[in-house]
Amino acid sequence: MNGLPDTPYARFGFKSIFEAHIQENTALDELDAPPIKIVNNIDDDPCPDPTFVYTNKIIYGEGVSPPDLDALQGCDCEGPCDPNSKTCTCIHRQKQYSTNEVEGFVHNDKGILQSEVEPLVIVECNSACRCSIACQNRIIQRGRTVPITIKKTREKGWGSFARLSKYLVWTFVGLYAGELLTDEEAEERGIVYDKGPCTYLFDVDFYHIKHDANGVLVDDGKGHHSIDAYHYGNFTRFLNHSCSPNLTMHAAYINEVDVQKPLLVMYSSRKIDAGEELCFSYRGTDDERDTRKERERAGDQTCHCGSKNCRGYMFRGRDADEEDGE
Ligand SMILES: C[S@@+](CC[C@H](N)C(=O)[O-])C[C@H]1O[C@@H](n2cnc3c(N)ncnc32)[C@H](O)[C@@H]1O
Repeated sequence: MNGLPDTPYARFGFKSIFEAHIQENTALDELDAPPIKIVNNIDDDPCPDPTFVYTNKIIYGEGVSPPDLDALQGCDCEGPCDPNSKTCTCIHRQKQYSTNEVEGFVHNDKGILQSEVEPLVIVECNSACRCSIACQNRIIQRGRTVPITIKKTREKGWGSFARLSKYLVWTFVGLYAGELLTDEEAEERGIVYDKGPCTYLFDVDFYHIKHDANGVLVDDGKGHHSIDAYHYGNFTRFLNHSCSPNLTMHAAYINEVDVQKPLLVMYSSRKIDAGEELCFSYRGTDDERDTRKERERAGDQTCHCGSKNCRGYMFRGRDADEEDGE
């Protein structure tokens, strides 16, 4: 038994137990999801370090209040909401954030995004609405549907990969789950993580949070949050950076009325073939440099994304951006 003690991990194998842990913790919130598989063709690690709890949930950190469900406004639509409805309050809330390209809901009746605006703000029907889970405006909350393999890479640690089928463009892939932290707590944790090889901290830092509807900066630097997927998280914590990404991160509101606390949701930004690694840009897109990005680390980190237009680094500290005038 490889010299390992006679524990369930040794008897059944770390990999199977880790896969079972994932299945057990997600069975109720992604009913249509194919099981997550773990593969390592690189070295002897049976699975990623299992010292984190696999979950699709948001855990509210110290000083961060959970959603105020009493403040939620629900729609009164009978049956599934009609995207052409003139009275659905969820359509009105979505309209606040929509460009002219999107009428009604951002997902079409196949659950695919109707717009490539980046980053998008998505407002789904919530627990105060009368419509059922089958409503066209409840895609994210139905959970992952795409097959995922968590696989060891040669130069970037573990990564998440598309499995079996082709992914359509603009499809919901997953929610960046983890602990929702105050800015102060995230700063403290960031100092510790910067000393290690990896960080799982992401700033909740979108353009619509900092600007009003006319594009005027209204940010007072207070009340910002970060998501930390170090202790709690799902397969999205293994999404590596690419300079030619196939995923985009958008902001979504379901049972949350506080604009500072959207969910971070991952969508495909192009067609993705079976076996492709799923990646997004930690730097954000080129034309939204002042919006969200992975919490800046103390210095540059060499990028091994391998794409033709790789910039050579993943993210840089504020000083480097200022030097570039970015
Ligand atoms: C959010 S984690 C991604 C999952 C990580 N690979 C793991 O094994 O847990 C971010 C870390 O992954 C590594 N990473 C992600 N993208 C990379 C890239 N393009 N080149 C090199 N390392 C990368 C870096 O160590 C980075 O701090």
